[in-house]
Amino acid sequence: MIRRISERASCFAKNFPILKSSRFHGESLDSSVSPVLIPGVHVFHCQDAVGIVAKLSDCIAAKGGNILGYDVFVPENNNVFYSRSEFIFDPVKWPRNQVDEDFQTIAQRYGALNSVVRVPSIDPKYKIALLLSKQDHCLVEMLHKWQDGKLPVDITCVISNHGRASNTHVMRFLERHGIPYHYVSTTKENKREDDILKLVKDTDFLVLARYMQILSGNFLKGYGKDVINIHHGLLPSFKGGYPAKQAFDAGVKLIGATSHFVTEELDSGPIIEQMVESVSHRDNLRSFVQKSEDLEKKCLTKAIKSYCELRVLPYGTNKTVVF
Ligand SMILES: Nc1nc2c(c(=O)[nH]1)N[C@@H](CN(C=O)c1ccc(C(=O)N[C@@H](CCC(=O)O)C(=O)O)cc1)CN2
Repeated sequence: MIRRISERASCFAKNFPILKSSRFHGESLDSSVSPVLIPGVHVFHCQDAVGIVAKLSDCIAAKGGNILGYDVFVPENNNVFYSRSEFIFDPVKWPRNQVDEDFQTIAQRYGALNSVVRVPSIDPKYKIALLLSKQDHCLVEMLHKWQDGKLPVDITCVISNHGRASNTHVMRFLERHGIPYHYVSTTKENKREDDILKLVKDTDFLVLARYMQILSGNFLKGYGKDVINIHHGLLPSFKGGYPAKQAFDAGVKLIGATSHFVTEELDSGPIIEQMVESVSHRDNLRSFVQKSEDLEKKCLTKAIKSYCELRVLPYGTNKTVVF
């Protein structure tokens, strides 16, 4: 589905400051008039070799594209190459499917482990489902950022193992925006994972916004796509439940929140984003919890935005590259 290029691209430019200065003309796609230049992103991961950057940048330049930003990471003592480029191009000169084909040719030449292109003004937004339990401060933050256009996703549904009264702010917001809320009650014996899998089968990734049920390996395998969690603690410290209390009891001077990919082992997946704040002897458990909650909702939305902007790449067995 191609929505108005000017509308979608200006939204994209808002989320990509580097593109604000791009020469963007909001007229029609007719190239006899001034060409419409739209933003694209490409990420690449392969074994390191000489000349990769030249090949990738030439691929863009050869079709009249203009690179506005380019990040490269080649770790020491590890023969791998990561890059992320932001560019603008004329989709009349360089049709969307040809962009994929041209980068795929280079990916095949280098045996790339990852090569993904995203053109937000053309490609469908990522479809996500949000899972939460009782607390909804993370959900509320995500809904507000989404409403402000700062989270380029389509929220297909919200799933919770807790019911919510229909006259609450969250429920009225969801109803106003046509986002279904599914109350899927769970017990220790029955986590209702098959029901959840049915509800999320058409999503691109899942977000656990304070979902207090541990997902089984079968669920993660059955879903087969990324699941992103927010932990209101500074992992790897204080895994599991009540991390703010764990931190308070430990007398820490820094508290934090961690957004990470969900793996079968609890709170042990590759970390995407962390945020911290100082605490002192003047703090009590209530202020620890409040500060943690403020951090976690910001940490989660930043992690989701980075993920949607193709800034997050798997690195090694349990790390990430975040451009
Ligand atoms: N497979 C995974 N599932 C989940 C992860 C994960 O990393 N891997 N993260 C959690 C979220 N979480 C911390 O961020 C967390 C969730 C649940 C618990 C916990 O002890 N749950 C109890 C039940 C608590 C309740 O019902 O209120 C339990 O399952 O026995 C600790 C940490 C989401 N899932």
